[in-house]
Amino acid sequence: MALVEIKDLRIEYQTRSGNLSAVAGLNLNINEQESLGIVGESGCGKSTLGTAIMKLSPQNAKLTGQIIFEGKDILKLKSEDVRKIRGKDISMIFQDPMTSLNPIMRIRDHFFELFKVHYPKMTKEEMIKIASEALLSVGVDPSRLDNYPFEFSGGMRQRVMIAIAICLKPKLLIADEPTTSLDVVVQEQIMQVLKNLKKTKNMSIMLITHDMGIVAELAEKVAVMYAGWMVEYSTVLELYNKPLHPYTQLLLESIPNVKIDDMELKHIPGSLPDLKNPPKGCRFHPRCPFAKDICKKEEPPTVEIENRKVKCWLYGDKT
Ligand SMILES: Nc1ncnc2c1ncn2[C@@H]1O[C@H](COP(=O)(O)OP(=O)(O)OP(=O)(O)O)[C@@H](O)[C@H]1O
Repeated sequence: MALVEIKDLRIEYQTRSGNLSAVAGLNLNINEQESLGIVGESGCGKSTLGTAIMKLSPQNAKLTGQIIFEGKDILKLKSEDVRKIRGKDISMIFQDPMTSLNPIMRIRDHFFELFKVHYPKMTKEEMIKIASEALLSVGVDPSRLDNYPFEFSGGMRQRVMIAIAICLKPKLLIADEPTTSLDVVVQEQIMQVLKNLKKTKNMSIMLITHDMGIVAELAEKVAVMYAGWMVEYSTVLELYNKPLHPYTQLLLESIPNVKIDDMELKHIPGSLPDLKNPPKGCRFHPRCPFAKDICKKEEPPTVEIENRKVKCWLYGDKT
């Protein structure tokens, strides 16, 4: 069953030099207890989507469409109603935990602040119990509740962030590039933490990343974004076995091969279009090896093929 239903979501950033179309007509469901990877190059709109679900979009963002969570349209909720959901039913972790942790607050106070918002009557003992359990579940000793963020390494800080995000048992955890700022060994440890949580807690995870390898490790479903569009949606297995969209095919080719003689990262030729003035027709056509005439003129339809979705004229009717 769908936990979140995103319907025709459009997000434009108003800037001095014009409006930037960061998300352009997105339709997507996040199912209960399912992990969904959102992948695509930097600038394709992944974080814009994540912050919109949290209703944390910047002031210059103009949003239309619907983000329905448990029957309510988040975009229409008053801020006091959003506060009741944020941090409790929907939580988010970010690439750099230092930006989300207050450097002059002990770790326990980060937890306590959250508890006071959602459970004003909770006793101190209960608060410590829940915070300790959350820390333990991500492999941090509860004795560290008294420490300040700077007393932790990057990987440990990310664990603490995850503990704060999951301590009130959210139904949806949005993880925005949770391992990008960490070195490879610590990245793998954080992936293990997330995998563990996925097994033990009944929550959905929306994993935002530019790394297809990370998606393969954690997610069951994947949505590929390009220039504000969702160009492909499928199970991870099917996507890896048979990518449909030319952009996905190129993204998969960009994963470094484990064979020693083929370690070089392949680059997708060209760059993301200017989202203030996106190309006419298909937004990917200037980089697409299969672009035909129609691709330069008309927006491709989103075609459903056996529970998968692909937004490409190769699968549409017109030739
Ligand atoms: N507050 C803002 N004002 C104007 N433009 C913005 C703002 N925030 C993001 N953008 C632009 O919106 C587009 C989508 O950005 P977004 O951060 O969502 O992409 P992303 O796929 O998450 O990239 P990254 O992986 O680099 O975070 C980019 O062109 C970005 O420059």
